[in-house]
Amino acid sequence: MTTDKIIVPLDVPDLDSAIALVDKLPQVTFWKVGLELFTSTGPTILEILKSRQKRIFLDLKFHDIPNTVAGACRAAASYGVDLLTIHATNGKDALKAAVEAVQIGAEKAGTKPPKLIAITLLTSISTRQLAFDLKIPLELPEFALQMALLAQESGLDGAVCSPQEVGQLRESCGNDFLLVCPGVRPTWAEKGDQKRSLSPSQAILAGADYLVIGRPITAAADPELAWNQIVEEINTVS
Ligand SMILES: O=c1ccn([C@@H]2O[C@H](COP(=O)(O)O)[C@@H](O)[C@H]2O)c(=O)[nH]1
Repeated sequence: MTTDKIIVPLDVPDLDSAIALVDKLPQVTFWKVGLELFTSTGPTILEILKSRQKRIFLDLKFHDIPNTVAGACRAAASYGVDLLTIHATNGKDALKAAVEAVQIGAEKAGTKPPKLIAITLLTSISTRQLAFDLKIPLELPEFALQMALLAQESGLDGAVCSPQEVGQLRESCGNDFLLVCPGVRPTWAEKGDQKRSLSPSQAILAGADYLVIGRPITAAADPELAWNQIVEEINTVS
């Protein structure tokens, strides 16, 4: 179903605002909990979402040495979430340790392990910033592709990439590799800090499994209308 492909981030500062947003958009089945909300409120929001039968993307983007990343992944896997993120630039040792840790954490807690997916390159980074600020000599989509392949070789379930690279990643990584795209912008929405965006229909056509769409919906004057417009757009191509 189209609506299951859209993940909406709960990028709000506190629990009350999060619950208000979930109440305002009952048609959303998949919510993302990220750094802001999790840092301010901890795992309570995860229990609330689960009690409402929502799917959960816990987007904590772990980035650390293998031992620390493994510990964080073990803990995160115990929450019974559906998706969990880690940066591909952690390197192969940490990625492999994370893969093992989510299995251990989930098994110990008696839950299903989350799909572990790797951030390839944040969608707020432009090609210019990649070269001049980060001093990375590879161009896009090559850098994102190499990060996705590293994640795949390390045993991860998928990757987070911009919709501008998802076509190349799909071609190289195959259909079983989960590709999740933030940085998606309907033509009527502002881009904000997103630098490598495409529209929802373009992202789906290029091969994305899931679209993460936040402010175009959550900051809209009428979030329900914005949601309906996006669903309608995706329905024209799927
Ligand atoms: O490369 C990335 C990885 C994660 N994100 C997250 O997705 C949402 C996007 O929100 P919008 O309001 O639609 O811009 C946000 O929670 C980010 O933390 C990303 O944008 N890019």
